[in-house]
Amino acid sequence: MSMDETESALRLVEIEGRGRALVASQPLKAGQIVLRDSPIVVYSALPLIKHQFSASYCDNCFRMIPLSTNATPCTSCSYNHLFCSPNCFTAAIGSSHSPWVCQALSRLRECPSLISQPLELQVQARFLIAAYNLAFVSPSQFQVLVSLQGQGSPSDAPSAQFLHSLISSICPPPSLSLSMELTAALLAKDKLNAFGLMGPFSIQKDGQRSVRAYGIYPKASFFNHDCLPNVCRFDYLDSAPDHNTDIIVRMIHDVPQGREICLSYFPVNLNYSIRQKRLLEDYGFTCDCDRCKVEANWSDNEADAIDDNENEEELMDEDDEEQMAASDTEQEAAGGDTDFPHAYFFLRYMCNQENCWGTLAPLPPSDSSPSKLMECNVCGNLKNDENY
Ligand SMILES: C[S@@+](CC[C@H](N)C(=O)[O-])C[C@H]1O[C@@H](n2cnc3c(N)ncnc32)[C@H](O)[C@@H]1O
Repeated sequence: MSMDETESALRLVEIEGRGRALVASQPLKAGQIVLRDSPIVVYSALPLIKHQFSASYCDNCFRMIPLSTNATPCTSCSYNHLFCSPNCFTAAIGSSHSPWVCQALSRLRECPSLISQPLELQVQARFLIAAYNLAFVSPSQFQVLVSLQGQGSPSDAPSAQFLHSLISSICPPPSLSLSMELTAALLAKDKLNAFGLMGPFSIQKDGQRSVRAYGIYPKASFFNHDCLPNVCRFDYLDSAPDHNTDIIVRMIHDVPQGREICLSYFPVNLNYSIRQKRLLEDYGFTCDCDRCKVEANWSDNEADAIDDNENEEELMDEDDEEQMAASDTEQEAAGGDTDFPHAYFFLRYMCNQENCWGTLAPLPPSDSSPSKLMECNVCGNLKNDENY
């Protein structure tokens, strides 16, 4: 298997017990961009009916639309989906906001049995509309979506059944024969592979960043999880001049050729039992990474002392030789505790901004010299790497 040429840093392989995985096809450097990926589908994370005072986002690219800006409303729906520019509206009509999407969302909004449901189910309905739409606006990308990991499971069957009956009866997609199995499989693929695209970080809101939209990325979907990852991903929803829904994956530290490249599926500060529970319930596997092997032997008190916070976000990977294998002095600075070999990782790569829990990766190296500036993938702060 191979990724295309632009992603020559990574190679797609099959690893027993882990499925498809991405490994370094050459030695990789801290800060190096190893993947830029564009979504095959992006959909809103908001309730179907907007709260009166909620901020406005473009219904195509999800940039914030400032109050002072003249947004472009959709001309064919009574709900007035908004777009940040006439160009974005034109692009959306041929893709994410096709006439069928426009009509289907309007019908779902008029459906009390859905509108009264929790946000999660309403967002799943939005995903299904976006996914079925993909089947006729881009059949090849729909096939890519179908090829991603995820099969329906009995615990998710009731919501799949509810949404399947609703959509089949009030807004059946044109030219696609719907089946309950397809609906359940699509929902499972969304659960395992969707990345949250976040609004800006705010200390005032206890560091919570609200998810503005979800995206499914065909290549980034091959990253497996590690509780101390070696890459983290960045998105620049409001600030990127174009392709603003792309994600960028950068190395946290150097790794040798052949090493598996892993993201963390949530913030690194979560404790062992919470991580294990989430990985089993949401992703269907038992994590036996090096960090979990160490923490499995801790008492509850030790685990709580390391992290008492359950915020959601994103982590990073470790590896014994490099980052853990910092100098003795660095290890001592991190506590010098052999029961806590990943202390160095937290000290160097976890953001120290209050309530942030983001992960730091250096900016891309220039002229092959490493950058001294570390960027947080949650709050966006830049800080000098004190190891220089
Ligand atoms: C986003 S996909 C990653 C790519 C996936 N391995 C594949 O074959 O397409 C997430 C799924 O990968 C598998 N996975 C991810 N990290 C893993 C790990 N550390 N150990 C075992 N399986 C893992 C789980 O099945 C999980 O639900």
